[in-house]
Amino acid sequence: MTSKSRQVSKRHRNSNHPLQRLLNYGHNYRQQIWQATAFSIINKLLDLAPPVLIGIAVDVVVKQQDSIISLLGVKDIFWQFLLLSLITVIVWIFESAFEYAYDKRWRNLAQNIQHDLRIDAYNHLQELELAYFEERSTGGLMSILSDDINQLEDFLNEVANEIIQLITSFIVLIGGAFFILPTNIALVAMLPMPFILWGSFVYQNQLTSRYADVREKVGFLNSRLANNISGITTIKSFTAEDYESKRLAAESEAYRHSNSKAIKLSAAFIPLIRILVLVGFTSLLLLGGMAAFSGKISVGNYSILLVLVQHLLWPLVTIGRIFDEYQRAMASTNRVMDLLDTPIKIYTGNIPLPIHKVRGEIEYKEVTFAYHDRHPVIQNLSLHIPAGKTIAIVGSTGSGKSTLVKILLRFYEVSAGTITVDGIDIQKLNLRDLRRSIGLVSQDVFLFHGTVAENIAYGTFDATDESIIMAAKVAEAHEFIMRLPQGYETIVGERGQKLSGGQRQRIAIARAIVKDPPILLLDEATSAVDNETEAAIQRSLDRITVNRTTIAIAHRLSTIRNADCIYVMEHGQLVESGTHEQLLEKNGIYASLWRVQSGLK
Ligand SMILES: Nc1ncnc2c1ncn2[C@@H]1O[C@H](COP(=O)(O)OP(=O)(O)OP(=O)(O)O)[C@@H](O)[C@H]1O
Repeated sequence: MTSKSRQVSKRHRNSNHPLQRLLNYGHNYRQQIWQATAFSIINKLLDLAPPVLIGIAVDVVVKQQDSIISLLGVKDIFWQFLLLSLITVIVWIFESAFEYAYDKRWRNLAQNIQHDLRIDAYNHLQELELAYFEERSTGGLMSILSDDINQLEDFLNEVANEIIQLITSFIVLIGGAFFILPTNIALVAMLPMPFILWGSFVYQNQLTSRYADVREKVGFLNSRLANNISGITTIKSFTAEDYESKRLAAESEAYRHSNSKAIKLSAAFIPLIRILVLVGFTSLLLLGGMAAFSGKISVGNYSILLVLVQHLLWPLVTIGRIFDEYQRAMASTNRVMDLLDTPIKIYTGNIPLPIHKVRGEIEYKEVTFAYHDRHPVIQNLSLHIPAGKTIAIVGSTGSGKSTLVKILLRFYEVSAGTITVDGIDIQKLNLRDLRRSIGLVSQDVFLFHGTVAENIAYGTFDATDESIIMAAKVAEAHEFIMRLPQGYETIVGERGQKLSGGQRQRIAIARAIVKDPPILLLDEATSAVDNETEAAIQRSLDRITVNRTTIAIAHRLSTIRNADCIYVMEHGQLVESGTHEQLLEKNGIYASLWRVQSGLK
C-alpha cells in the first residue's frame, strides 16, 4: 500500500458521512474542486440573468425615458434596447465560457478521482490477507472496483454540478424575492421552501437504506455471474444450465425487487415537489400581480420574479433525480471507502532478507494454527529443515500439509509458536523478501491470460529468453511448448485453460526454476499428471532441488522416496519421520501406505 493511500485511509476513517469521506479522499484535488464549484456558481448566476434582462426590457416599455437603463444616461428608446441587447450578448458569451470551464473541470476531476480510487482500492485489496478473500466473492469485489467506482464517476461528472447550481438558484430566488417584494408577500411565496427542503431531507434518509440494499444486490448478482462463468465446464457437464439459469434469475429478481422498492419512493418525489412549487408560484402570481397593480412593486420587477420562479421550477423538478443519483453515489462511496478502510492484518517485518544471502534453514517451533473460527489444523508442531535439504510431507487428505506451506509464506498468521528462516522469525522479516526467496508450485496452478513465455517469466519480469527456454527444458516443458501453434508466444487463455493439467504443472515448475529461489515448496506438483509426465517432472525436480531447501508434499510416495527425510502428518501433527528405508523398517503408517501404493498388499 502506498504511503499516500495509507494516509488517506487514516484520514477518512475519522468521519462517517460518505460525502465527507469522499471529500477527504479527494483532499489533493481541493483546488480543482473549489475552481469547479466557483465556475458552476458563476455560470448559474449568468444563467439567471435573462429574467432580469426581460424585467428591464418590460421596464423600458412601461417607463420609457424613466427606465432603469435611462439612469445610465441613455434616454433614446432604441439605444436603450440596443444597450440591453449588447449586455445580453456579453452575458451569453460569458455564460457559455463558464459552462465550458466548469464542465471541463468537473469531468477531469471525475476522471482523476475515479482513477486514483480504483488504483488505491486495488492496491489495498492486494495487501489484504487471504482470509478476507475467502469471506467474499470475486463478483462482489468486482462490483466495488467496477460498478461502484463508475457510479462515483457519474456523480462527479454531472450531479455535483447540478447540486451546486440548484443551491445557487435557491439562494438567488430567495434573495431576489425579499429584495423586490414587500416582506409579507415574499414570505408567502417562500412558504413552500421549508417543506420542500424538509421533504427532501426525509426522502433522502428513506432512500439511503434502499439504495444500500440495491448495491448489495448488485454485488450478489455479480458474484453469481462470475462464479458461473468460471464454472461453466461443471455446469455443462452436469447439464445444470436450467438450474443455474433459475438461480441467476432469482438473484436478478432480487435486484429488480430491491430497485423497484427504491423507484416506488423516488418516483413519488417529483409530483410532490411540483405541488409545493405550484403553491409558491400561484401565490406569487396572485399576490405579486395585485402588488404590481396597486403600484407597490414595478411591473418590471413583477416580470423578473415570474420568470425567475419559472427558472427554478425546472431544476426543482429534477431534484428527485439528483437525490437519486446522490444517494446511489453515496451508497457506492461507502462501499469503496469501507474497502479502503479495511485494516491490513498481515504486516511486513523490517528485517531484510536479501535473496542471495538466504541459506534456507527453516524451523517450525511448537506451531499451532487454526483458520478463522475453526479448530486448530496444526497443533504444537515442531520441524527443523537444514539448509539445502529436501524433506517430504505425506499424510491423509485434510491433515494440514498445504496449510504448513501457507503459513511459511505468511498467507495466514500462526496462532502460537514461531517459524524461522535462517534463524529469524518470519514475522520480523520483510514480507516481500520472504516471499521472494520462496518458490511455490501449488496444487492448483494458476496461469495468467498471456503467452507461455510471459507465464514462465511471471514474477521474474527481467528474465531473458534464454533463461526462459532453459527453465522450460529443465521442467521438461520445452518439447510440448515447441509443438504449440506459436511456440513460446502461444496464448494460454484465461487461467491457462488452453493447456492440459500436466502442461500447466510443468509451466509452473519452469516458473519456479526461472525464479531460482533458495527455498522451494512443491505442493503435490505431480498430482494432475500421467505416469510418463510424472517421471518427466520427477527428473526435473531431482535436478532443481539440489542445494535448495525443498518441502515436497505428495500423495504419490514414489515421487518423494529420495527425500532426505520424510514426515508423515496426521491431524495437524507429525507422527513419523525418517528416510524411505527407515520408515519402511518402522513398519508404521508410511510402510502401510507404501505397500498399498506399490501394490504389495
Ligand atoms: N481457507 C481455509 N479456511 C478454513 N479451513 C480450511 C481452509 N483451507 C483448508 N482448511 C481446512 O484445513 C484442513 C487442512 O487443509 P490442508 O489443505 O492443509 O490439507 P492437506 O493435508 O493439504 O490436504 P490435501 O492432501 O487434500 O491437499 C482441512 O480440514 C481443510 O478443510
